[in-house]
Amino acid sequence: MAISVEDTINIISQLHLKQNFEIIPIEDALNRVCAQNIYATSSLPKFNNSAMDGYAILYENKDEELEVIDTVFAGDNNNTLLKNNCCVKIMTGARVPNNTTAIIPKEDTHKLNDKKIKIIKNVKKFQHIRYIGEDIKEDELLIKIGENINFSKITLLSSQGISHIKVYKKPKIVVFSSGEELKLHYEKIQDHQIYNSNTPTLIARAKELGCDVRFIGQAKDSVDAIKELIENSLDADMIITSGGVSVGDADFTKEAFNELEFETIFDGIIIKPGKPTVFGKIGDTLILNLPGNPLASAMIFEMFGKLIIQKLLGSNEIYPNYIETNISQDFKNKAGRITLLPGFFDGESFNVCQKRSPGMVSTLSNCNSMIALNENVDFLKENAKVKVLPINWKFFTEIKKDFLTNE
Ligand SMILES: Nc1nc2c(c(=O)[nH]1)N[C@H]1C(S)=C(S)[C@@H](COP(=O)(O)OP(=O)(O)OC[C@H]3O[C@@H](n4cnc5c(N)ncnc54)[C@H](O)[C@@H]3O)O[C@H]1N2
Ligand code: MOO
Repeated sequence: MAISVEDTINIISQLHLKQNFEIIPIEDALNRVCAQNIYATSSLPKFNNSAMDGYAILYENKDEELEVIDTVFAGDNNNTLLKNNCCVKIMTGARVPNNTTAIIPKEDTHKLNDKKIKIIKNVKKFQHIRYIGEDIKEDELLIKIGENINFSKITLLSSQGISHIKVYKKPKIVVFSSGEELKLHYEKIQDHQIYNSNTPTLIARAKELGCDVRFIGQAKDSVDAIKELIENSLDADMIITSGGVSVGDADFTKEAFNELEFETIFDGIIIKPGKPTVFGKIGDTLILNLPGNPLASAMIFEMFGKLIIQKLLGSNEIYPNYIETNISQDFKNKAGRITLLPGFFDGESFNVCQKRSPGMVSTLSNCNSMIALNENVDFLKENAKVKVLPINWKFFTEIKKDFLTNE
């Protein structure tokens, strides 16, 4: 029996999955999920240092003529201390003499002779000193188990001299479709046949999301042919199929799975499109049977398949997040089931895509997000509030926009 969207999300979020790990160099860790808590090995800055090229002084000497007694460069291991009415010439990043109470930028001084300077601007106590630990404190938690390693985590790791980390293994995913009418894009087709666009789509998306994806061809519409593909894939963490889940005479996918001790987790989701989605497992391999209709399969994958993958990746971010905005036009909806609507969020409002029948293939290439309307919504007035679920974000546009915040 079909279950609610709420139950679907709860079931997925509560899946207990075996999580294997490996230790890899940080250069290879981009887009992987961290499998250990990582703590700072040392404070940053490691020592008080100068934020400017200039002079280290004692604040109380700011109005005096100062004698330059030493020069310190970044990387010098210098222990000079400041004396009364003296200063030390210092470069950005260099360790400041221990008793320094202000740094004076070079341009705020006047050179009296080779050995003497005078400060010509106001000075604030402790200005331009970068203090030990103000960025990172030794032993501070830097990266938590379940966090994604992106470029900014690479910053943290490399700044700490951490060369290797423990990450979860990439989930192994197998994708195939069934349907006698389908041929793969590199095959010749006849007039009564169509190209299988779901398999390459799902392979691409699962790869984008950080999975190790295997292509094993395509099943003919016979129980035995589908069984062969399934049996060949039971070492994977998840098998994703599309098509053959409905009630048609040639829908053998369900039958094939059932002959292989398929345990149903749910059979149908009360949602539009994509109701005939089946989820289950054979042993430890999860099985997601998506509907054949291309848009339905892609949207269900975006809504729920992605959550399953977040779980398989070991991520601690497993719930959909949204951006609130307004709908750009009045919108009429057939109430009854939660409805997924693909569209385009242009940064100011959400525009529902007009071409969006479940069987279409072109829709998502013109979309960057979707909204989910509750089952009782039959009308949304222009400017009504909506919650946008991003599909794929690099948030750029073809039109140059003014992105500056004023006031
Ligand atoms: N009598 C009923 N008929 C249908 C129902 C229903 O409830 N009662 N549900 C409809 C809905 S909704 C959907 S969704 C589809 C689901 O059908 P299947 O998952 O069994 O998919 P197929 O019948 O195999 O194919 C549907 C459609 O999609 C095309 N397709 C399939 N696989 C691919 C692929 N890999 N790449 C591109 N296109 C694909 C296929 O040619 C069909 O046009 O059932 C409805 N019918
Ligand atoms: O629900 Mo079907 O999944 O509309 O195309």
